[in-house]
Amino acid sequence: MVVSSLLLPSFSTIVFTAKKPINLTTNRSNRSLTISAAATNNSPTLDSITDNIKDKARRNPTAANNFSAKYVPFGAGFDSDESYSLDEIVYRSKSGGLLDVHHDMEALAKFDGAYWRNLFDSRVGKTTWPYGSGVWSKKEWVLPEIDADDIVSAFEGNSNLFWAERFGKQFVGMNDLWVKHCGISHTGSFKDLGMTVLVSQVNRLRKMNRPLVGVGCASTGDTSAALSAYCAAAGIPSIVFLPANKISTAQLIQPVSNGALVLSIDTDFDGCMKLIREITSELPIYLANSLNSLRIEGQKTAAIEILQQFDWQVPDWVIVPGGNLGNIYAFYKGFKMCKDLGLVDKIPRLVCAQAANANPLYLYYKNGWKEFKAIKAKTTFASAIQIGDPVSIDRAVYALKNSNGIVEEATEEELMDAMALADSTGMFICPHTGVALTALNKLRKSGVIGSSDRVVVVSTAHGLKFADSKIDYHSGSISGMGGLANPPVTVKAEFGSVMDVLKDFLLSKGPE
Ligand SMILES: Cc1ncc(COP(=O)(O)O)c(C=O)c1O
Ligand SMILES: N[C@@H](CCOP(=O)(O)O)C(=O)O
Repeated sequence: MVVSSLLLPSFSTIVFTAKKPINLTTNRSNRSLTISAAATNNSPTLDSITDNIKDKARRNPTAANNFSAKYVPFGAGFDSDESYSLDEIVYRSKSGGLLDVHHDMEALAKFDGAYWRNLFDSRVGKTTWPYGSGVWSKKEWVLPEIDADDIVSAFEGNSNLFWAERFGKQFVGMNDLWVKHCGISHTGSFKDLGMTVLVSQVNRLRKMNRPLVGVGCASTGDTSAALSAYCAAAGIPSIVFLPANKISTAQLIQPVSNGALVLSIDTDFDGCMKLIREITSELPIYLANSLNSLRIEGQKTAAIEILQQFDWQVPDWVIVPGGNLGNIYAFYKGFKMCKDLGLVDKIPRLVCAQAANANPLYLYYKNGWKEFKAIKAKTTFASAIQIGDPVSIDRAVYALKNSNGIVEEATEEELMDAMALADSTGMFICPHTGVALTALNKLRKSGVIGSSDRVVVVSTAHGLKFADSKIDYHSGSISGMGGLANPPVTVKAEFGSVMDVLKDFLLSKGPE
């Protein structure tokens, strides 16, 4: 029997009870895959082994509720004359401005803060589909109407909130410093939080026969990794536009491995962003950058999670590195929803930290929000935020103005030294987190942040993605940098030589 793989029934309905070998031949090659019937003897049927977490969710649907959400122009309320269903393919308002996902807050407010706190707390640490995910544990506040079956999730979120005891005490004179490790995640950055939402919605739209052939993004390396992984998990084609030679090797290999169409384009991120916007308005490719406000809905759950991890106590400050500027607004939105729905009674002050080589928001803030000018971003070790014309500039300004926020910047030397210092206390952070730690250091020195304030620094990507820049730093190969370099010591394979090195080392450390 020859069955085209394209004609296979859906996974959950296949029953492997065949007594003879089954020959599966794809229509793309003549190679065939033979599954031996012997291997299936005495094995459970797929009917019984597909009793998986999704099947369980199907059998136990949650009670119907009246929660809903829609797109409105950014800054307009739920009753705005202009609004769009989340099932429409739309990224901009009629006037060309940004959109925002607006939830029916009245319906959500029928339940008090204690109800939401208990509900969210009850879902942490479980594998119940889809609530085991840190994002989908807040499903009612994210995409209330999506069917659990359409969700594409890697159980993202629930990331570690690390008490940075040694860094705090030793380097910034603080006892209550925390690092939210959003980069310890499925693809190594906070982008997973937004991408699970966006790709789930695409999955739903495709099932509704909306004309979407694939999903595309411009990227400095993290959005592309998340997009390609979630699309690959769902079997949806992905296309990523990357600025040639401007992202790390680890980031480049992620979409390559996940089977995305990877375009390496001779421009910078802003150039790639312009291209993908033009392309997605011409072709049936869904836009996955944070211009698409669905992404913000997932990313905002990191803010809710921070409150949850502090047992619903509100920190004084949250510091977020900023590039395309969707994430700073996502944090604001998460905190604001918790306040508006009575889970907490205030929101933290937000700080957005930029690399001095890519600082259009910082310049805008410094000129008193008078005039925004896009810039040509210069090369920075914080390569994922090398962005000069951020699409979410209006969202960022709104978030900062409404949280009594601050913008800071970090030079290349400052951000790399901050990263090395943090690593020397047991972390392994990315350069962008070095930008945020530099902002903290500056605000501590100026006394704006007090020694007993509770501060959360958002770490946005895994340090392993940026091993190249760490190697450059520690090998002393970056001119004018490397004050904290700790290169490996080459030593002969003999007792005396090893002893000499160790004696020097122990003497340099001295008794405590
Ligand atoms: C590692 C990392 N940190 C920070 C950012 C900044 O986030 P946003 O673009 O939402 O400002 C990005 C992407 O831009 C990133 O990839
Ligand atoms: N750092 C980002 C830049 C694009 O940001 P997005 O949030 O708008 O997708 C990346 O990794 O590509």
